[in-house]
Amino acid sequence: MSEEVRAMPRVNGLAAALRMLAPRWPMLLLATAAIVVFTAASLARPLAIQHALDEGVAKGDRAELVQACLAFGALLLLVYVFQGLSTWIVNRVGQDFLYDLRMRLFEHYQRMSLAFFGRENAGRLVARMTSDVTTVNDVLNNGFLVVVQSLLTLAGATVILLTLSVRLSLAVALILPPLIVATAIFRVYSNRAYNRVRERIADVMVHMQETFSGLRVVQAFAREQKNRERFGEINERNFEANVSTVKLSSLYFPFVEWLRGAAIGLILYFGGRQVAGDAVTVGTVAAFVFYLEFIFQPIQNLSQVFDMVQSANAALGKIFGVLAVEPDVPEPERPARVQPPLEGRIALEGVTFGYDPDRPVLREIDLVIEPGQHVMLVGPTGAGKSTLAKLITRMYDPTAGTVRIGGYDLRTLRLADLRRTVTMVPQEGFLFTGTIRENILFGKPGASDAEVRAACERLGIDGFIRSLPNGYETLVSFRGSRLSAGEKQLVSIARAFLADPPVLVLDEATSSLDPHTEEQVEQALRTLLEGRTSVVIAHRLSTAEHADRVLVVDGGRIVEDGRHDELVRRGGYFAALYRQWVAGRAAKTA
Ligand SMILES: Nc1ncnc2c1ncn2[C@@H]1O[C@H](COP(=O)(O)OP(=O)(O)OP(=O)(O)O)[C@@H](O)[C@H]1O
Repeated sequence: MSEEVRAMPRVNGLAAALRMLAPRWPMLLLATAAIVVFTAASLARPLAIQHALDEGVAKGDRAELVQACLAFGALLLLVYVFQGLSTWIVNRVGQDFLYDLRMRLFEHYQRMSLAFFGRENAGRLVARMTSDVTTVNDVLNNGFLVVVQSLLTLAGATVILLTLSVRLSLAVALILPPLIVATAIFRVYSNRAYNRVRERIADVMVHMQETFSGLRVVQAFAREQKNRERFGEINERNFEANVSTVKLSSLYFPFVEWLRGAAIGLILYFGGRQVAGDAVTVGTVAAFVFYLEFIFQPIQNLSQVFDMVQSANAALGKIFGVLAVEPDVPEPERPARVQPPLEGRIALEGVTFGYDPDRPVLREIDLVIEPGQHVMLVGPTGAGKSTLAKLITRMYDPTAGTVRIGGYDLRTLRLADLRRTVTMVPQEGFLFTGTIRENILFGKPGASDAEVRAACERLGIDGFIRSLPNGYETLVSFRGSRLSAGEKQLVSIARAFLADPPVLVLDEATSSLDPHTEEQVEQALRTLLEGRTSVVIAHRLSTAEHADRVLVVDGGRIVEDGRHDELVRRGGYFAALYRQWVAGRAAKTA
């Protein structure tokens, strides 16, 4: 199967979440007990009203009235305290769960290989952390509480109503079928409508983002009008999706209100007749009116939670699906016992590799690079140079064959041991938000300030760093946007130098620098490479002259291998490339 279409594993999200929540059962039990107390207190309130009306008001007994009012006040207090307590516990458990989930996702992402990030859309991976977690958050905050409370309320209210008056209860039961049917229909349609709204909003965002990032092209080709028309269509679909939800709401909610009114009418009519016949009291009729709320609200709440649980189940399925993806470059089960750093000898034995295993990018490569050797990789674009570098740094494992460093198959080395031995310096000096010193320390977190300074002095970049506004403490924002490309390279060279690995793999920068910075970068690179095995993906041939060995990669094979001058004499691909480069250089200086 090709890498791009590999699907995420399917996981039952709710079951996985329940397994994660299982150790927190004592807290959830406590929350359930609190919900039982406040729901019972809540259900008892209309009984206090009934008592106040029948025993206090109707009989003119002040003491009974005061007693009933005090009881009512006590019930209110109970509801207040225990509702607060249960809300706090449930939310606390929910937030703990979400915290763990985010940490697990983040740690998992960090363990994943480049292959994973190559085939997965970054936006989707971030969505697992953000919108999916938020969906789960909603259900955790409200779902559990609402389900337990609604079920208890419905059951409690039914028992109380039947005890108070079976005949009046039957009158209330008349409105249940239309309420349940209307709610079920509303949920089905509103679910669809809200899904459409979410999709349409996503379309609006995608179009806006595309327009903003491509604004220069839009303006250069004067496509504003056309673009506006396209946005107009997308916006209209968004509008229609929203309007359809409004239509549904304007049908459903007034209907429920009408049903509520009809139910009160029925209670008054049948209740009133029974009061006249002395079968029930005025207080009972009033209590029935109050209890209506205890029937209507839970039915509506439960239907809403049912939707939320469904969405959360889908979100959890996606989250646990990502978590179930095994890393492509796993840690070895029984790692080789080594003392890093290893000897800088690289050996590839019959290495074949394809991002899609059916379409090899590198074919049967045999290669030995001796410790301390400086090797340059050259070749046409798409030849497989970067891929070769990625296999040496174990960003990917070969489809067939073995890559060794210091005699060890990379798959048998603990990743931490391997990273102490091989460091990759990418094309673009990547800086994290923080100070220059922190960015350099990334190479060796425990290093002292003096070590950092000494490393920069050796590389000849101490002067440049001290000339920055705050020297080593100068803040750089994400990706080092305040520094030039060359300056970022200097910082990333210092980072690699401090890490001090025996093997360096370097993707030479393609961006052209001003002559002074270029000289500084070249000087720093020479110092960095000294005494280490190095594999440099060359984009400029000026550095090739300093290499011990040049490898020409073409069509996934090494087609030329030798010293710079040998290859020039041999008259193959490299010689032609070199002649072209010399002629270009001569033309520039002429
Ligand atoms: N992540 C990836 N997924 C699928 N195919 C890839 C991936 N990266 C590279 N390729 C393909 O592998 C082949 C070799 O690419 P590679 O980047 O190794 O070439 P290169 O010699 O380094 O080229 P360049 O000089 O342009 O960087 C190309 O055909 C490329 O399209």
